Amino acid sequence: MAVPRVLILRAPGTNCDEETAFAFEAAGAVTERVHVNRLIENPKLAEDFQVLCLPGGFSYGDDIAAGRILASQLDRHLGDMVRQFCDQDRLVLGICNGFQVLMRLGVLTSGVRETQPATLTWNDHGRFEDRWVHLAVDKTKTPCVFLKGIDKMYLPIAHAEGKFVTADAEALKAFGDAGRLALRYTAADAGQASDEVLPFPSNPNGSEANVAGICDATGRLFGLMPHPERHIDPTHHPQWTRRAQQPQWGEGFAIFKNAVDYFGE
Ligand SMILES: NC(=O)CC[C@H](N)C(=O)O
Repeated sequence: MAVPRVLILRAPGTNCDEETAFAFEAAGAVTERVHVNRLIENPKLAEDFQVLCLPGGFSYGDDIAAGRILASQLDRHLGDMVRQFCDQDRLVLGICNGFQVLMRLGVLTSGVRETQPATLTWNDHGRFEDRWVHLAVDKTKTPCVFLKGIDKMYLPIAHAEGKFVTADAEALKAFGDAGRLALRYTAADAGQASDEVLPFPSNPNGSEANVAGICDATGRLFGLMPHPERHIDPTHHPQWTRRAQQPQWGEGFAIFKNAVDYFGE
């Protein structure tokens, strides 16, 4: 099986790059954490990689809006590199702040309309929310490579600007019809994605259609607000000491394994 090489992009304020590298390596990938300035000096560095991952954190201190400055850096200096990952048969994953960057870049929302159809904005309650949430995959129709075979997950969130909003109902429907609203917040153990907005705390930020993560039309580009790299070991689970038996992996692991397996198919 081909072993994919994962470029984990760092910027000032990134704080989840080591955990994300650990998760990909546990799943069988080779990783390198590369600072955005190194790539700007030499964009050819990216040619060796099959997966681009933007990890979580507070890139550039969330100034202007979370992910805005790193997205501008990528757009202004590394547009060709981003396009290569998006257009070729490679994968792109954005986790939390990385998801925010991908949304600002517009790569996850392309194909819906000319003007920006969706964004991530401040949580409804206006505060940083740091806790575990229940999630369900919109299984019937999503093309998302990263969510293959996953029904539901229990993962931590830690964000202030995670509310998914669309320009209008038509845009929301276009994403939904294509299965691009791939990952949703649910009530405890509901196990099923629902479009009807759930109240807090099931939906932690007020996202339309309870959206926690979306993918592009091909399913190769995916962004999510929860942190799968923070649930790799079963002992990451808040109740692990009360379980009679431990599973082999935490519930976020399958996302990284799916990315690695994609290159073995
Ligand atoms: N954990 C993260 O990546 C946080 C993202 C961003 N800094 C926010 O608060 O919304």
